[in-house]
Amino acid sequence: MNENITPYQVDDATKKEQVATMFNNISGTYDFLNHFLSLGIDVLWRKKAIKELVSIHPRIMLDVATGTGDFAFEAIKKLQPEKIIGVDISSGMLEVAKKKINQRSLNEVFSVQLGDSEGLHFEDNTFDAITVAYGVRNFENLEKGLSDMFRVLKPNGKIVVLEFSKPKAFPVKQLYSFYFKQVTPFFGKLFSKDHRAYTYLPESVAAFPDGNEFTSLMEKVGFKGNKQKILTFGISSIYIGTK
Ligand SMILES: C[S@@+](CC[C@H](N)C(=O)[O-])C[C@H]1O[C@@H](n2cnc3c(N)ncnc32)[C@H](O)[C@@H]1O
Repeated sequence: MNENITPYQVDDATKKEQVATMFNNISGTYDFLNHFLSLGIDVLWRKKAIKELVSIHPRIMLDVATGTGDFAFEAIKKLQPEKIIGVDISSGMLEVAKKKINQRSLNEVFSVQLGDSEGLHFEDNTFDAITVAYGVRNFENLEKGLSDMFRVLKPNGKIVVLEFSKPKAFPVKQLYSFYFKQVTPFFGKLFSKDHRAYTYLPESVAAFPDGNEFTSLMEKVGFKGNKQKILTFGISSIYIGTK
């Protein structure tokens, strides 16, 4: 089960506490390792996912699990919303996001705050669009997280989730497995301050209910017209739904 896969496998802290600690530990090297380990493809995946929102011209947006803000920055560039709020449980990741917001003079448009996807501090029906990139896999309670995002989305609003998925076809499946289980943890350990973070990564992807399982969960909490779009042989997927 997804919620049983935790970064440090200790009993005295919840998955949420462990995930927040892990991202606090790796916040300084997160952006570098993201681009390095994905060979820069993560930038293209983010662009493709944000494009899904072009047709609805969202004005007020929420970026859940915003981390260092890269998904929100892409949304600002492509969609020019009036306002985008980023929430995350890791203060360390948000500190990096704040620096980037200042450097890009985007304080008027983009603000970040500590917040948990499973108990968002917003009124019902607040946002035109909600985005989450590589966040849902880390939620302690995935259904609760999806359901609270559904609550704060406006009727007819759209959610776009970008997440790793599991390639199924030979030889991508085998190559990916080797890269993700051997290469990623090696460089992760070398460059980040947390030796578990990049071992937890493949474990959490393996345990995550991707594909139809995920769209079924979206449907269960109320999202309509749910679709999966597969990226790069299924290494990542975009999930889209409306309220
Ligand atoms: C892999 S990072 C993704 C960051 C960013 N969205 C990106 O695309 O680079 C995952 C983020 O999810 C956050 N996170 C995990 N569980 C969360 C929750 N329940 N509520 C809010 N953020 C959460 C973590 O703190 C971390 O910053």
